[in-house]
Amino acid sequence: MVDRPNKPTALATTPGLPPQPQVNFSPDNARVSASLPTGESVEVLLYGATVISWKDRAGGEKLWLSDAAKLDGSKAVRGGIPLVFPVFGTAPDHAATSKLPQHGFARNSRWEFLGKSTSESSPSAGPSDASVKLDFGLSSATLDPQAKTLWPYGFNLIYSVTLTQEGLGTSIVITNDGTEAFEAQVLLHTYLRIKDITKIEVTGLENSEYLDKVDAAQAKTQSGAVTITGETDRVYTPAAGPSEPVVVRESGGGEEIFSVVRDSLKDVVVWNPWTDKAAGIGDFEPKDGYKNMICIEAGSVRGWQKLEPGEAFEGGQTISY
Ligand SMILES: O=P(O)(O)OC[C@H]1O[C@@H](O)[C@H](O)[C@@H](O)[C@@H]1O
Repeated sequence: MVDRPNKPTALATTPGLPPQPQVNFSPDNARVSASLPTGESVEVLLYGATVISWKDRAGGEKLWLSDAAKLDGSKAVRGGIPLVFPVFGTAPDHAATSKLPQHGFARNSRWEFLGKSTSESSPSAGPSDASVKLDFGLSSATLDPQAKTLWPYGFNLIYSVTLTQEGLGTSIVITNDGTEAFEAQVLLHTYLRIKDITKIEVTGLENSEYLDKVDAAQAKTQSGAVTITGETDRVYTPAAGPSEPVVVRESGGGEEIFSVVRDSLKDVVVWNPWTDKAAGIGDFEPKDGYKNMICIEAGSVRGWQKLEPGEAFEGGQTISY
């Protein structure tokens, strides 16, 4: 049954228990938000199941969202965490996905809220162990008919967004519940908010092979930390493997700002549009906003994940700070 609370969940005030996580729907049912008793919060738009806000306990926003982002379901959201499925970019040579728009249909589809699960504060541990998980679903049964004609496979997606005091987890289970095999790519297109792009570096990608999309998709090898000094659009397959964190940190091996640990997602896209590209993206505002964001996108986008009928693939990321 779809759990759609319009008011804070009841346990928030149960006598004898410390305050509990809360889950709320916006009055128009377009978004769901959750918060922990310690103050951390997350907000997800049902359109695209796009995480549009993630705040720490002091109310500090961790994600970059364009001032011109459309949040009314007319366009994929510019910022937050749009979900890319079943194709990364466009794939003119891959017949099954060649008709789909850039980055597929998941970020342009209205998802269903499937429910929440909370790990509640205990009287002994206080609020420190509280967490909340929100689940969203999209399937061939609920997909818009037009998208269905472009990609006519039987599928089921369950996307989970988990808020803890340590960070944010987003994970997806892709199931082939049709009668024909399909091939898909998936990517968590995360726009991380930073103070100054010229004062950060990304570690964890040393010695990794990458495709440089701003240099004719040439294959290159990363030497040292990644610094951003111009338009950057790279698809890394980290040599260290998914469980080794990719870290955004202060330049020169300084303090960690974000750490991204992946689960079964072998690739990482690093994207920053810099000046000219940002100027040409209509919904990218302010135009110098590229200084305050870096996309670290965990995914499986080089090659294809093939799923036979009945098979499932699960992948995700945990971002901590
Ligand atoms: O403008 P979009 O469709 O949201 O894509 C933004 C960027 O997304 C990145 O994942 C791609 O590597 C870039 O090539 C692309 O420009």
